[in-house]
Amino acid sequence: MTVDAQPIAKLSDLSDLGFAVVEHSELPAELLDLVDQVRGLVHAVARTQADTAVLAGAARTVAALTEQLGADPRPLGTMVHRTWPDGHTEYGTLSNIVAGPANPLAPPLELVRDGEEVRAEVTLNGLYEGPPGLVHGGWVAALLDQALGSASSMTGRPSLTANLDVNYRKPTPIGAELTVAARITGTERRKVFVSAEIRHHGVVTAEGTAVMVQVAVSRS
Ligand SMILES: CCCCC/C=C\C/C=C\C/C=C\C/C=C\CCCC(=O)SCCNC(=O)CCNC(=O)[C@H](O)C(C)(C)COP(=O)(O)OP(=O)(O)OC[C@H]1O[C@@H](n2cnc3c(N)ncnc32)[C@H](O)[C@@H]1OP(=O)(O)O
Repeated sequence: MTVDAQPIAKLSDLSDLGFAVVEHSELPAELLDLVDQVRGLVHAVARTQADTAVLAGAARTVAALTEQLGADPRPLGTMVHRTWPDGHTEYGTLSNIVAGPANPLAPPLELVRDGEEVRAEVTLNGLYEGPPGLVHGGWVAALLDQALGSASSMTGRPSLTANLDVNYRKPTPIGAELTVAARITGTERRKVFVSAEIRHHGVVTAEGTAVMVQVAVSRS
């Protein structure tokens, strides 16, 4: 492992760079509850066998809610800034598809630092199904990518995935607790090398490595 001087500045205040930023602690509990309820709704829709009258009524109700909730949207690219109990802070995208706290399509994934690693426990419901009873391979890669990106952000500098390599070792089950963990394995100039795996009952179902490249942040 080599560690060279980094030309990319550490992330400071993204609002100074023109990003819309919301504090995680200021997200209303009602929003987080709504996100969770909509997650349940989407799962129910994907599996419903209700009769046509119920389906038609539900569609009208949802259309009315969509109009109400869509009236004053936050700008695309809104960031959420979070301060963890150990004092470290991080930015993420509020509607990130894999871990955004305001995105009902994201599984309830909270990657927390644990020493030199980031780690999360997550159970994916049937919305993430690929083969019967198994997590879709694209979502396995997405979970790994998110964890790898989160590990890379421990440098304090923003980075993007340049290369992602995934090995699917065992089927990853739906409806079962999974552990996702990632860490930095090396840095070289702007490159951050990271590795991650998903475990079920301690058995690795998938593992990934990535080259993340640190980038200068600007809002254009
Ligand atoms: C730009 C806006 C950024 C905004 C970020 C703002 C805030 C961030 C805050 C919070 C985010 C926190 C967490 C996010 C968590 C998870 C997100 C999941 C991750 C993603 O979802 S992310 C989206 C998918 N991702 C992309 O959308 C990237 C598209 N792509 C590019 O934007 C460029 O391609 C880039 C930037 C990657 C490189 O471009 P570049 O011009 O900056 O760098 P350049 O080419 O000079 O390479 C420099 C060194 O990297 C080596 N290198 C380059 N490419 C390589 C490859 N493929 N494999 C191996 N090594 C590679 C070279 O060989 C050289 O190495 P060497 O130093 O040895 O010469």
